[in-house]
Amino acid sequence: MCQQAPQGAPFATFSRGTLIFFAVVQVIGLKWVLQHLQNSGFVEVPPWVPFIDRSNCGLYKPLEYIVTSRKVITPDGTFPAAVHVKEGRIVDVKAVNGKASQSNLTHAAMLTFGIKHILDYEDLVVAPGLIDTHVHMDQPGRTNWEGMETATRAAAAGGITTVIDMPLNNEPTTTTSRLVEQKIWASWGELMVDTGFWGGIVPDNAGHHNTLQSMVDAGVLGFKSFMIPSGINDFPNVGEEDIRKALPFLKQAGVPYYVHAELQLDESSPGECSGDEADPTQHATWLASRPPKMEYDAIKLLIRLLDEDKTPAEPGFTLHVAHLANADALPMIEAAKKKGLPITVETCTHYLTFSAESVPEGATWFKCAPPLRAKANQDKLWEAVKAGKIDGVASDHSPCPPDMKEMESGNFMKAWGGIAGLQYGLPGTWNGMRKRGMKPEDLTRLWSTHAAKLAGMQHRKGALAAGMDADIVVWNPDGLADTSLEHLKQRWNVTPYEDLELYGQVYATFVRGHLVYSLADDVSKSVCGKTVLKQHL
Ligand SMILES: NC(=O)N[C@H]1NC(=O)NC1=O
Ligand SMILES: [Zn+2]
Ligand SMILES: [Zn+2]
Repeated sequence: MCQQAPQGAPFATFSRGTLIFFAVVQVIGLKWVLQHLQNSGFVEVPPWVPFIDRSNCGLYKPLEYIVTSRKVITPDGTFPAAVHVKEGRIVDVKAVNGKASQSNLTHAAMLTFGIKHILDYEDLVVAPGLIDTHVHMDQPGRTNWEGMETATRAAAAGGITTVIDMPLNNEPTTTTSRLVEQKIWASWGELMVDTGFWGGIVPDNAGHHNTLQSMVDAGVLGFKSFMIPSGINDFPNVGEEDIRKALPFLKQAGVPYYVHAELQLDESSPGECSGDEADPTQHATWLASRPPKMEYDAIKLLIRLLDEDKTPAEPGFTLHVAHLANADALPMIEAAKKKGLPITVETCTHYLTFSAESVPEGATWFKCAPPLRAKANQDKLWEAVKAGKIDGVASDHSPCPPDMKEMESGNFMKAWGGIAGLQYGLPGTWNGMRKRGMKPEDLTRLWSTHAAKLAGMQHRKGALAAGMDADIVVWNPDGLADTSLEHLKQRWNVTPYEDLELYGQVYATFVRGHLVYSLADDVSKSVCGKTVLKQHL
């Protein structure tokens, strides 16, 4: 027999204690939501709402202060200067007397601005925060691989003030406006640094310009495609025809096209061409399965398609070659640039830090695609970086759980392809620069100036100048980065940078004026990052 539901008195089943408990939970929840709104700058919570902390989010509370040092990197050069920060923006950057002693530098800043909160970083470099345009945060859907919270904490500790998230390996992948919205929702309350999103172009949407436009309207900063299987089933690679269909849209919309440029050489799938007998615990086996020609052929095809498409390109469009490993493709890219084609190229920290020869047997945490190549190739990449022939550097941070890295078997052919190194972009790049006589300004050019332009945020981010977001990194070119696992913020303790001796020590990271990381106090407990959507720029 069924029992009739009791009529009337709907609250009779709850005790007074339960009701009070729910009320308290709701108030705490509401406060949490309002505090996040206040911190992220989305909404100014009215002054009459109680219990909301209206000081700066993060480790330093004043809303107006000065950051000063003898080495402030500005668009007009590097000199002793004071950066005036107010409510998340840079009000002004002014030169102060560099020959002065430390107390005089503080004093000079105080006199110049008449502000009492001064953070004097003496001889440390004060530079625009780094922008990592190539990060796989894997959320929603694969938070077990990484996650927005852990990834953006790693970014904060690494001096990175903005990350741009790839449209894969989250599940589902970001290929419609609804899925862009899903990404944005997933980021709520998770971001320690500012975050933008790339959308995905796959065969299904490449020719549907309305879909692509709706994704831009939802906030993506540009698009990403693979020319070879991505390892993620719902993110299939595009072919020549798909690229042809997408290019006119991308050019007219004035947004970048980020391409994983490797092309399969024949009908066999990647990984099968090295022969079954080859030892899968050797990196050489993986390397042999992804020869440099795969990159060369893909880039050659991209340049041809770019040349053939006659749609005029709006400012902001560039065909951006992701993670170049093969230095021999650079002359071709240079020739295309000379011809006036809108093409740019990035390499990654790991190609500049590690070479194929240095990968130990079974060390699958060094596996990435394209693979780490020979030392001689790395030297050429460095020459190109030094000569300004590589536009930018990014991490291509692409972690996964340790079991997928085949840590036990050491099988390179089965392991997930992707290196986790978001936290080490600054030291990984600077260490090699320092050896080669390059300057901190070169790091800023590659990691901030170019990156901001690529993502279309050059009017908001990427430079220390009046009116810009106060995204600042303070770092020591002669200090060693902490590469211990204890200091690692990403989800899993798997990275080839572990315990590596690398110069480039991050002292402090400010995101829109919020001190989100300091060497002394580590990453802030409060969540201060916000989304950077196309419509905000
Ligand atoms: N799906 C994915 O993250 N792939 C990345 N990993 C890697 O090593 N190269 C890539 O393109
Ligand atoms: Zn890629
Ligand atoms: Zn990638």
